[in-house]
Amino acid sequence: MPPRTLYKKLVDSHTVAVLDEQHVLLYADLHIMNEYTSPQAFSSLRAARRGVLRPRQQLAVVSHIIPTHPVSVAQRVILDPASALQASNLKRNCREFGIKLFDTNHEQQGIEHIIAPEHGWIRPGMVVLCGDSHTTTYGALGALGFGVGTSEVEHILATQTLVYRLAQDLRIRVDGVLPVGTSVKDLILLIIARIGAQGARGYAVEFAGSTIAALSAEARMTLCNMAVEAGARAALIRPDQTTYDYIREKAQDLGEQDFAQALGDWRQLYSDEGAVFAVEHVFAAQEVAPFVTWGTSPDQAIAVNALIPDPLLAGDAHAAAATAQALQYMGLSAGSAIAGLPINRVFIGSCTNGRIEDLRIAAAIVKGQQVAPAVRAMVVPGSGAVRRQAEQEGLAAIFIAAGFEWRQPGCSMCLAMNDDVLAPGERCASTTNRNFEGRQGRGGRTHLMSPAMAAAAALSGCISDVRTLEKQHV
Ligand SMILES: CC(C)[C@H](C(=O)O)[C@@H](O)C(=O)O
Ligand code: SF4
Repeated sequence: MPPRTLYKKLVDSHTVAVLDEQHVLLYADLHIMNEYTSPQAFSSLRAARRGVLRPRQQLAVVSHIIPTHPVSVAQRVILDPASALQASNLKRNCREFGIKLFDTNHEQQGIEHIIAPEHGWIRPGMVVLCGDSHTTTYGALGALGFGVGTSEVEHILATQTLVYRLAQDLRIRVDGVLPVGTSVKDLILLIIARIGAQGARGYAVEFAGSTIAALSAEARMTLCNMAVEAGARAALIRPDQTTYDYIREKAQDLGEQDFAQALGDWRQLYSDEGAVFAVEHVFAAQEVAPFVTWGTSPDQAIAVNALIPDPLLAGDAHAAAATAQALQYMGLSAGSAIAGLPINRVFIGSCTNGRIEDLRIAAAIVKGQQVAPAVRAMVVPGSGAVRRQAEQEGLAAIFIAAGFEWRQPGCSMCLAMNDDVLAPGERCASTTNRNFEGRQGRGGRTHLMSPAMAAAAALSGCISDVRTLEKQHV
C-alpha cells in the first residue's frame, strides 16, 4: 500500500462504500447535535417515518441559546420564546429517540465542543460529525471531526453514515518555542492572517512540527478549532503521549485492558513517511507575537505592536475595498496603532478559549488587579465542569475580585444568540473565533485575541501588549 496521510487513514478506516472518485459513504462513530441545527432533521425523519439507527452514538447539547446569568443551573430559564422552543424541541426529540442530552438545567451544561472531549468521548481514530463548523476541534485528539448541514444530520441520524466528498491534504509545520507572552491562539491568528480566510479551503489540514508536539491537549483544541476560520474542512494532529494521557484522565469508562488495546491502534495513526501533501506551509514559532484582529474577518489580524493596514497599500482593488469596508465598520483609521485602542467590553470564553487552561492563563494576569472602570468584562466558562474546576482552583474568586462577571456556561457572546450582546458601536476584546459584522450584536466591534491579551485589555481598558503589561507588574 502506498504511504498514506493520517487523514487518508481515518477516511479509509470509516469508508463503508466508495461512491465515485470524489465521494465515499463515511461511517460516523459519534454524532453530536445542538438545538440550532437539528430540529428540521428530526421533523424530516418523522415525516419519512424513519428512526434513529444508533441512538447511543448520538449526543445532544443545548449550547448556543442558553442564558448565562449567574443564577444556579437549576434556576436557569430561557425567556426568549423562539429559543425556549428550540430547547424544548431538542428535549422532546432526544426523549423520543433515546438520545443523551445535556439540557438547559444539566449540571454539566456548556458548549458541545467542550463537553464532548472533557467526558472522554472523543478518541483518536474516530470520525465525529456535528451540525457545527467548529467540530474540527476534535482533530486535536487525532479524531476526524467536521461540521455537517441540517439535511446531512437527518441522513446521519437514520444511517450513521454520510455521503462525504474527499478533501485534499495540506500540512502546516511549526517548529520552535512560542515566545513568552504568546500562546497557540496567537499562532493560529498568525497562520490565518498569512494564508488567508480561504487559505485552507477544501483541505484537511495536518498540524505538525515541534511546536505542535509541545502543546497541551487543550491548546491543540484551540488550534484545530480555529483552523476552520482558514476554510479547513478538517484539522488533525497526530496522537501522542499528550493525547493518550488526556484520554486516560477523561475517559473514566475506559478500563485498563481496553485502554492498552486501544493504544495499539492509536499508535498507527500518523502520516506515513513519504505520504504526499498537496500543499505545505512552514512557520517558525519565533515569528509569533500577540495577535489581534482589526477587521471583520479572522484573517484581518496583526501583531499588537503593528499599525492598522492602509487600504491604499492592499494588493488589489478587491482587497483595498474589503480593507476600507472593514475599517469603516470597525471605526478605525488606517496607519494608526492598534495598541491603546479603548475597549468597552471583554469576553473570555467560547469553544476556542473557554477551557480551564485558558481561564488559568487569564486569571494569572488578572490576579490582584482591577478591571478598568469603563470596561464591562465577563468570563463564561465553556462547561459546568470547567466552571466548577475554576471555582475549586480559586480562579473564579480572582476574576470576581477583579470586577469580572462570573457567568454560567454556554456559547454566549461568541455569537450573541442569547442576551449577552454588544450594543451598536461597542468594542470588545474577545477570545472567540469570529469577528464578522454583527457577530456579537448588531453594530458591535469584535477584536479577536488570546485569553492573556483579553485579560490585559480588561485591566488597561484598551488593547494592550500583554508582554509590556506583565513587565510593569513584575
Ligand atoms: C450555530 C452554528 C451552526 C454555528 C457554526 O456552525 O459554527 C455556530 O456555532 C458558529 O460558531 O457560528
Ligand atoms: S462557542 Fe461560538 S464558535 Fe463555539 S459552537 Fe458556540 S457559537 Fe460556535
